[in-house]
Amino acid sequence: MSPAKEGFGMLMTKQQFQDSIRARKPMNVWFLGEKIEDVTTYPPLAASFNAISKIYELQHRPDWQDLITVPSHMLDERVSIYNAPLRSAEDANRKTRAARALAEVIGCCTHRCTGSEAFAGLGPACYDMDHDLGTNYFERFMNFLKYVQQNDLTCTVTVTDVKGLRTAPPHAQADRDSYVHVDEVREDGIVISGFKCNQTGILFAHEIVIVPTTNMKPEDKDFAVACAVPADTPGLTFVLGRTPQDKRFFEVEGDIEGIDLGKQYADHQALVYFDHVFVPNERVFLCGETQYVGRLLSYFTAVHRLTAGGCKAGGCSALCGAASLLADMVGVQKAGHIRTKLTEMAMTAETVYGLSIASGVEGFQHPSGFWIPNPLMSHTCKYTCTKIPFDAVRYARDILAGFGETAPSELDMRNPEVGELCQRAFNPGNPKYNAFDRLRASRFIEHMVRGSNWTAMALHGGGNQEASTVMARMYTDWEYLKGLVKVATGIETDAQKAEEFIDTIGKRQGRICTTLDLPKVES
Ligand SMILES: Cc1cc2nc3c(=O)[nH]c(=O)nc-3n(C[C@H](O)[C@H](O)[C@H](O)COP(=O)(O)OP(=O)(O)OC[C@H]3O[C@@H](n4cnc5c(N)ncnc54)[C@H](O)[C@@H]3O)c2cc1C
Repeated sequence: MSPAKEGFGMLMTKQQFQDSIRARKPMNVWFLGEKIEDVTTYPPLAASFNAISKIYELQHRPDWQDLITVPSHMLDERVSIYNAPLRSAEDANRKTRAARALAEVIGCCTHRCTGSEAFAGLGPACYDMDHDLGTNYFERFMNFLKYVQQNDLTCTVTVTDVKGLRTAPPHAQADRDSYVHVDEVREDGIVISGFKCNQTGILFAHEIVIVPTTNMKPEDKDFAVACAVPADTPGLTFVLGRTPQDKRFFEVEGDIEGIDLGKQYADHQALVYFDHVFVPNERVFLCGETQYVGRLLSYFTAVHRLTAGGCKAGGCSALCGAASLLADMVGVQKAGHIRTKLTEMAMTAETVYGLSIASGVEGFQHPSGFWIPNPLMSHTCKYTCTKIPFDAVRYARDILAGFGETAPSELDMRNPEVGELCQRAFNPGNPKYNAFDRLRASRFIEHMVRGSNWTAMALHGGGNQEASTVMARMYTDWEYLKGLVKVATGIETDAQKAEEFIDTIGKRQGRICTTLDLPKVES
């Protein structure tokens, strides 16, 4: 991977990014029973390629530069925020604002975010292992990160294993490939195999960063592995996941302006199989240290679930905008219940945005220099993202109305025989807009709520409701909560203890999170 970057510092332009993707080795990618020869020209992937290309384009615009690029703390250059560790509350807040702003432009995953969250988990976890075990993972990891920054690469995090029977741990699965695992440890590296699923943006990534999906016991040693492999490494098979509207891309033959697609940007998810893939030692960041997997996941999810609030806020803003536009078109914008619904949609965006910002502000600095968001707040943020955007979706569909949900296709609207009929029927009656405007806004909502994986992302991406709840339960200081009431009601009979407790409340500054220190390592 050596994109020509002369004249652009470390940051690739859109063209350089696209060239770098075209320059990858041939990959084994499948969809609808056929092998995809070129992912960059394949119609169902066009909107996804466009989305990530847009991010590379925006990083060169002066008005975006301070939002999505930062000075590297390792190199004397600006780098993408997605390749720079969070080192302060300000960095964390920038990530939230960038996630929201980019979601307002593209209305889908940025494709670059998850890699940065893998880095957010790996940096401190590698540091902890070196500190406790005398390994040299942190230096390896930082060298890899430097390489990523120097080449302005896109990395995706590959967390979710297919998992098989949920009640059985990795080592007890009938199919060992249900979790990615180490087949062989060699002097110069390791060999890994197994499945990962739901991988967003992976087909346009330069690097795949693999981390375990769940906490592990010593018997799961072979499954405790974190490492990075180039996406075009031999031995990888990808199968693109379906979306309800994927066949529409063939109708418009890759014309991503096609009205029936709803918008020009989308993301994709794929299943990936690693078949005895060799990973050299310098790219291995955890191998067998099962007791550090939980800690790695704690650091990772604290940042990943902060981002969810930023990008869901952006999506909700866009959805609210589309519903508002449609209300204007058909003349119901002043109806009391419509205004209430639209306002609630706007407040939904602010709620998840606010939680995301707050978890960055109330974070803490890890000794490695990485900034860890307040975990209780960031899990609360993701939990909220699994719920309230669905009210926004319901309101948008309410305002979209039945004819919006069942609108004719663009092809029928333009057909010489029935086009005029369809256009008359779909005309909103407002002289400022025509039937095609209404179709565009309607398809936008359709794309967000049932054409793409946007709602699936809100529900599952970054962990489902229960995953966030489990972590939030872990980080809630239950003894502290009970102590408040013991002191307030006199159940605590020792007056001195009660006064001391009141002083601890002042020190906590309103937090109920158990920890400003590090998650405990299981012995
Ligand atoms: C659109 C989309 C994009 C995504 N992008 C990515 C990505 O880029 N990278 C990535 O790595 N992953 C990605 N994911 C995966 C996502 O992180 C997972 O879907 C999520 O973590 C939940 O895992 P799961 O889907 O396997 O569900 P499961 O963990 O199997 O959960 C299914 C249900 O069973 C329950 N359950 C599971 N196990 C138990 C148990 N032992 N006891 C009781 N209840 C249980 C859960 O609470 C849940 O209700 C994406 C997912 C989606 C839908």
